Parts: sequence; C-alpha cells; structure tokens
Amino acid sequence: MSKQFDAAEIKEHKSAESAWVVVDGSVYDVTEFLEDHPGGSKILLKNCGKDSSDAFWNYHSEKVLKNVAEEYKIGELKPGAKL
Ligand code: HEM
Repeated sequence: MSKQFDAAEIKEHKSAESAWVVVDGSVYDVTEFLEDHPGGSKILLKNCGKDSSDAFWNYHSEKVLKNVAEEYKIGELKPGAKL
C-alpha cells in the first residue's frame, strides 16, 4: 500500500528545499524536478504544498501524469483530507 499523507503535512512542502504537489489525490515530490520542469520552476513552486489538480489539468495531458509525474510519486492524500 502506498504511503498516505494528511493535509497539514502536505502544506509544509512548498519551498525549493522540499516541494510537493497533489494531483487528483496523488502526492508527488517534485523537489528534484523543479529546475527541469518545462513550464519553469516558478509556476511549479507556486503550486506546491496544495491541491494543484486544476492548475495541472490546465496545462498538461494525461500522458504527463502517467509518463512523467509517476517517477516522482510518493503516496496518496489521506481519504477525506481537506487541502
Ligand atoms: C507532477 C507535477 C508536474 C509535472 C510532472 C509536470 C510536467 C510538465 C511537462 C512534461 C511539461 C511539458 C509540456 C507537456 O509535455 O505537456 C510541462 C509544461 C508546463 N507545466 Fe507542468 N508539470 C507539473 C506540474 C505543474 C503545475 C502544478 C503547474 C501549474 C500551473 C504546471 C504548469 C506548466 C506550464 C505552464 C507548462 C508549459 C505549458 C506550455 O508551454 O504550453 N505544471 N509540465
């Protein structure tokens, strides 16, 4: 079973030292990806520490989630957790 995170923990990871994004209930540690993000580190960092599903789907296809994000997945948002 994958690791589950509560909202408080996710919110702590919103800096270049540790940057997590949540898309559709999955949690991704994108710290190492910030500088490689084709859309730039700034916009990605701005969306860390929170649920960025809407922002994510504005700019990416399903392929990006499956092929690129998967590598950075560290777990799931706890069911019922409110971000
Ligand atoms: C797991 C997190 C993310 C991954 C793995 C990721 C990956 C990528 C990739 C591979 C691209 C290249 C374009 C493509 O292939 O579609 C891209 C572009 C982009 N991403 Fe992300 N991204 C992530 C999160 C975000 C978030 C949260 C935002 C916030 C809005 C964002 C904004 C953008 C923008 C603005 C572009 C440029 C789009 C363009 O040039 O048309 N990304 N991203």
